Amino acid sequence: MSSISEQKATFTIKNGPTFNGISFGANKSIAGEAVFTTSLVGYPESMTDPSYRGQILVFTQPLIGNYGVPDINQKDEFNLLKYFESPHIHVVGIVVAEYAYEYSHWTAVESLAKWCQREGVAAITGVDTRAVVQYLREQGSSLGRITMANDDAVPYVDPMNTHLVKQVTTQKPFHVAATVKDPIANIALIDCGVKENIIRCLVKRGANVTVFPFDYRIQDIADQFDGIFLSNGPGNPEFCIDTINNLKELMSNPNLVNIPIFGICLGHQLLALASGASTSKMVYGNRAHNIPVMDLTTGKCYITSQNHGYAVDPDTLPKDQWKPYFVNLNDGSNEGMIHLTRPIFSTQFHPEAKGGPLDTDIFFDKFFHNVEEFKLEKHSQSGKKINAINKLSDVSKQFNDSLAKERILA
Ligand SMILES: NC(=O)CC[C@H](N)C(=O)O
Repeated sequence: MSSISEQKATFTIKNGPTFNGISFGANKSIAGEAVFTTSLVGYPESMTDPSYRGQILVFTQPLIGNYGVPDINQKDEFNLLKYFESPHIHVVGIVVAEYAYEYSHWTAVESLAKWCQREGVAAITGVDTRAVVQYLREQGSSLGRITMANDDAVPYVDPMNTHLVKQVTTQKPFHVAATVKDPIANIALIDCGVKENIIRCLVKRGANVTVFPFDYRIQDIADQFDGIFLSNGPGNPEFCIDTINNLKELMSNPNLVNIPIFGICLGHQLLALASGASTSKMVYGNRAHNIPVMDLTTGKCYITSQNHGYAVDPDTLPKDQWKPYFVNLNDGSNEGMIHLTRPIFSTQFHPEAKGGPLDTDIFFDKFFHNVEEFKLEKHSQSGKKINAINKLSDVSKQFNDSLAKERILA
């Protein structure tokens, strides 16, 4: 259990109200973009999701911290972090109504307060988060800061003016190997700030995953792979101009027209920009674990996990090639796109969840269905035995063997 000294702090929204509270995290003033999530659980996952880089996260769930924080050193059978979405906290601060000073859970090894202090993340409790959300819903996502009583206020900063993906992408490629004897596919993943559970959703289906930095010229090596995955990530998608240009080249290469591509969240936005569509900032975004979306091709509805501040404008999708795939049933915003003839699709929501409902995990299966079809087609063209096309070429194997086995941080 944690014992902390009570230090007064304030949470202020730029050109807006100030809320008084008590600090329970790092003893330092911070500034960032204030956003809110209505998720009820999953603070360790959300806080380590690189998509939240530079943001001050306001939890509407009133009691936060009651199940503590698990052990960062615990890995799963794929060498992925068992309980976190990346090795460090990416939010700059958190705002809660009531911090639970007592925690209890079988996986907990420390308190939320200790974790925030260790990671240099500000945290404030005693804030009327209902009032904060009412304000942010009217004014839209706003700049904010948490100021410690014994520290100077820091200037407001807008993280959305920064190339945040550069800060969170792996610095060099790394490889996560499938644990099955005969891996079913080799997937190239473009890392714009990938969550561990996305990699897990790919390797647990039996695929080898090679993870590349966001600006890696994937078009030059795509023919070595059976599918391309575009990850989630922080900030304004328009900053990722290198990724967008690489995708443009990839999709216009006549030899790669059938390669399956799947993008999630920022990956969806980058695919849209590479296809000639546009994105824009939403008023306050969607951050929740219970957002209803409808599949426009089947009429089926799903409850989804989301965390984004930008959205694709579906009217700008080139209609001769793409159509909107899903729509948000709360606000009508775009939730995905699908190519009319190629095995390419993307979702604005997070099918890997963590936290959140698992309803849309099936879209990873859809991706692997596309991968399987692609391999069968390659097989029929090459005349090779089907299990021979699952094998990596010696060059690819050597390449993978030479890589690190986990992300390389900046
Ligand atoms: N989770 C994500 O990938 C977020 C995408 C993008 N940074 C946004 O806020 O819209």
